[in-house]
Amino acid sequence: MTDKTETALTHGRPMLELTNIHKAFGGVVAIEDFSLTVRAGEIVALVGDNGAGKSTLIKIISGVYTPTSGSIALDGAPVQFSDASSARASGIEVVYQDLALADHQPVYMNLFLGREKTKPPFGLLDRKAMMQETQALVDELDVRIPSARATIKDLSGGQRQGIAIARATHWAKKLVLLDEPTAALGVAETAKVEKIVEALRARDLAILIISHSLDQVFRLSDRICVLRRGKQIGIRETAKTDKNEIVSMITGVH
Ligand SMILES: Nc1ncnc2c1ncn2[C@@H]1O[C@H](COP(=O)(O)OP(=O)(O)OP(=O)(O)O)[C@@H](O)[C@H]1O
Repeated sequence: MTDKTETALTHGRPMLELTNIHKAFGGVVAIEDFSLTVRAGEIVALVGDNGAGKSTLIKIISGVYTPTSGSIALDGAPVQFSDASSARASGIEVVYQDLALADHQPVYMNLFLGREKTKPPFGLLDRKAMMQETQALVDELDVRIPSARATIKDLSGGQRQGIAIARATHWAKKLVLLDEPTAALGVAETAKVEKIVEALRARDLAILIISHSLDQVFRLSDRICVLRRGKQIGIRETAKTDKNEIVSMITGVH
């Protein structure tokens, strides 16, 4: 299904193109004929009630699940991921609501978790380079932390989520998927994390965000894509719709 609004965009090149994606788990159809293009510099929100298929879609894009049928293109080239690490290697990063950070490690080690920088001749950790890169990144995204050396467990929920998003941004060359990034946060922390997400726009990445908060969706997104029981109900430009329309698309009640 292609919505008219898909062609009326002024953003960058198509970064993620999903075409006729279908996913069934045995007899349960989780996603039915889903098509969406997300462009560089664009934030698209994926909304729908519990069980609508949002997480399944994120898992398909990030290589956790293989679609039953349909195709995915990334930055113009067809891709088929065998697992999450092959999606990561292609430039896709996911931030989940439950943070995947190492609590007892400093911020800079978290940023490079599993991809640490080393220096010759002995392959020792290049802590200085990692700290400098971390500092530059948190400064750029305005993630306010005491220092790149701070231990994760000493940071607030908002700061930690800021680090998780900064890490995703650092490694994602093409696409960042945000799965309820502020679900566990209070109002002030949510506002800070939203500012960080806003700052990602300037990095020419495509961003797909799942959020149950329609206020947040309206604050952040350029377009809103609605799913209901695995079906794609429609895509709207955020500036040209309102909450009432989106709620009735989500619930099917007019
Ligand atoms: N691994 C699985 N095996 C079988 N059915 C599944 C599996 N994962 C998801 N489903 C089913 O697919 C449908 C979509 O679920 P999904 O978790 O993607 O929805 P969601 O929109 O992310 O919901 P929520 O907002 O509650 O997280 C549901 O009917 C769910 O029961």
